[in-house]
Amino acid sequence: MERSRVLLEAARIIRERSEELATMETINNGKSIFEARVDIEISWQTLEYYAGLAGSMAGQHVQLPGGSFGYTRREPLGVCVGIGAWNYPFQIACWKSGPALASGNAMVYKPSPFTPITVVLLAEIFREAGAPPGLFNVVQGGASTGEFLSKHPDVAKISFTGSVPTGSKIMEMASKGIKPVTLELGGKSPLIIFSDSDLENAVNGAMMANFLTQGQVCCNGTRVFVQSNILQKFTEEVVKKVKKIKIGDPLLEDTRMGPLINRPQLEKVFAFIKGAKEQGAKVLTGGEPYIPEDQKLKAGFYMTPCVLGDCKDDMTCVKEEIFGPVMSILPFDTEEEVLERANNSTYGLAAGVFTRDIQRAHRVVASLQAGMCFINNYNVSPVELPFGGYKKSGFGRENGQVTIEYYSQLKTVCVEMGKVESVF
Ligand SMILES: NC(=O)c1ccc[n+]([C@@H]2O[C@H](COP(=O)([O-])OP(=O)(O)OC[C@H]3O[C@@H](n4cnc5c(N)ncnc54)[C@H](O)[C@@H]3O)[C@@H](O)[C@H]2O)c1
Repeated sequence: MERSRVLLEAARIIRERSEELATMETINNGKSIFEARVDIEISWQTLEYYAGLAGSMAGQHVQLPGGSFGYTRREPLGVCVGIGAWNYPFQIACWKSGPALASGNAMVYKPSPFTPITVVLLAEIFREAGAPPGLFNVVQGGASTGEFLSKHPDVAKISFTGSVPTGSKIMEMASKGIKPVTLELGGKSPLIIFSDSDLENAVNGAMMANFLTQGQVCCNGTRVFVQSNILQKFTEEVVKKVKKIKIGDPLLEDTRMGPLINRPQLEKVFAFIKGAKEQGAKVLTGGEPYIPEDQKLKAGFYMTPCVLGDCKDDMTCVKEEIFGPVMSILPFDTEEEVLERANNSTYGLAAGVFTRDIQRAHRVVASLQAGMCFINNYNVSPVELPFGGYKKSGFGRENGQVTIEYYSQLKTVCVEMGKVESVF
């Protein structure tokens, strides 16, 4: 209950300061203030949710023959390290610290060096909320700091959000100390639109699946499979909507797309689009540098959101994670065919299906190789639901009750009520 009170108070402070925190997150990352507000809301909800679970953690009591019994205790792991990506800086820190602190651990958190600011505010908020000094700590730095933390003998667990290559290195380092890891890695998720779906809803779903945070979202549904008989209509509607996305100063109320995180990321995205064209894809809209009229934004890393048509499964833009505002549209004919193609990826973070046929919806998600599946929506992540990947998208989960298991260990106590029956 004591942990719960601290988390609830931290959630209250975040709620009270949400406008200031959202503004800082926009400055930190470049996402629109509109989206940053949602991130902050999800963040305090996460702390409230785990505050609720903190007081209910308990073990089991098991009766054994002869009056003997056993019981289990759920114990903290110790010092947990959180290493975050730059796309959801404050929210990722809350997704990790909420369950870590609720379970009785301390946390050392390293944000991405591209977004160092807001997690420091979170640390201040935890202190103000009554967390003892040293319970939640922020260490700034890049790869070498992350390696130092991952190898440190006093660290009991590492929870990492980032790319597959870094995740693999962290797992290797953790293996030396036999430390558990949670890996929330990249994705190239499929979104399947059947011709019986509500078209407007499906178009909106595809927009939500591709263009939040300038397309820099791990679970984005960037391989949009559309049943052939609605391909033309769907594509026209999507392109119309994408052209209307308001790009510009992320601090303005009506902006829906700010700049990408940095120059190398922008160039990486352009290189993917160039490669896509060379491999035969057609740019249906966007994919160009965008220079806002506002003089002070001229050097910003802006681009117009892009839709690629005439895509084939073996194109690089369809196989690899772009991590920018680029949607690839792929036609399909049958359910069987699309399932095989959707699962033909080394990733397995998320997947979505739009259909009005309820049997088909559940049949399809049952066969999709992805940790987070959406039916008739995309990219909603309520804290009550576990989130995490299959295959190279990682393992372990964030959010939901199950995450407590990833931040604690189980002790079994066996109690003898009779005499020791020695065999010697
Ligand atoms: N599954 C998820 O929940 C989720 C969420 C957001 C982002 N992502 C993924 O993250 C990637 C983009 O983020 P990024 O560019 O920040 O990823 P990244 O792997 O480059 O960096 C992530 C973090 O790891 C640190 N780091 C880098 N090298 C390290 C090393 N050798 N040892 C320890 N730490 C190291 C970085 O400083 C940063 O804090 C994308 O692939 C995206 O899909 C996944």
